[in-house]
Amino acid sequence: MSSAKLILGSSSPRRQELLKQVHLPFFIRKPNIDESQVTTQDPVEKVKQLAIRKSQALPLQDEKEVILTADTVVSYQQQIFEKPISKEAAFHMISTLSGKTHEVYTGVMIRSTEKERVFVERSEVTFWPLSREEIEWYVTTKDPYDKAGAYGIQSLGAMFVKSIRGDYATIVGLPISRVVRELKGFSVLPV
Ligand SMILES: Cc1cn([C@H]2C[C@H](O)[C@@H](COP(=O)(O)OP(=O)(O)OP(=O)(O)O)O2)c(=O)[nH]c1=O
Repeated sequence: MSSAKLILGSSSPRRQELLKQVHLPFFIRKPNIDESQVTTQDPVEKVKQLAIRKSQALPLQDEKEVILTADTVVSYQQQIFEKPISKEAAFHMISTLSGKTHEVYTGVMIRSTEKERVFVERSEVTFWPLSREEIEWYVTTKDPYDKAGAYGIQSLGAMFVKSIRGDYATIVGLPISRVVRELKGFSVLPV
């Protein structure tokens, strides 16, 4: 029996869904950080540093707590795409990714009073070649704006995806199978 208490340090509804999917009970605490302070252009470093900062923004309240935080970015040819700040930015991101293969990186930090783990998972996504009209229409929907790379593979953006390589959940924002395995080391188990 686990006496550990899992805290998801995230406001992402997708991360909550993925934990529910594997029957991990959790509480939510939302980190408030200034993401612009992490300026590295290396996607692995970026998601690692952001997951760490989100974790550090949430103090551990007792020795039973285990805090889980994550960050996701899209990367294509030395460019990092986070959440688009405008319709134009979303249009630019999807146009750049059209017909090409890009990477999605999710960094994760798990932390208790006793120990911590930080790791990064990577998946590849190939988009079909998209028409200008298709992209113009997509950016008028709500789908792109709260998601790295301006698309949701689990929502409307699914229609752009020709193939993926790696864990689907890494693209959605939390590599859940790896997370389950790592959480065992913190005595957090599915119930
Ligand atoms: C590529 C891709 C990203 N995303 C999402 C996952 C993340 O929620 C989001 C990237 O932003 P993040 O900054 O990683 O996370 P967040 O701001 O949504 O939540 P928090 O910092 O509170 O944990 O993009 C999808 O939902 N589907 C996709 O296909």
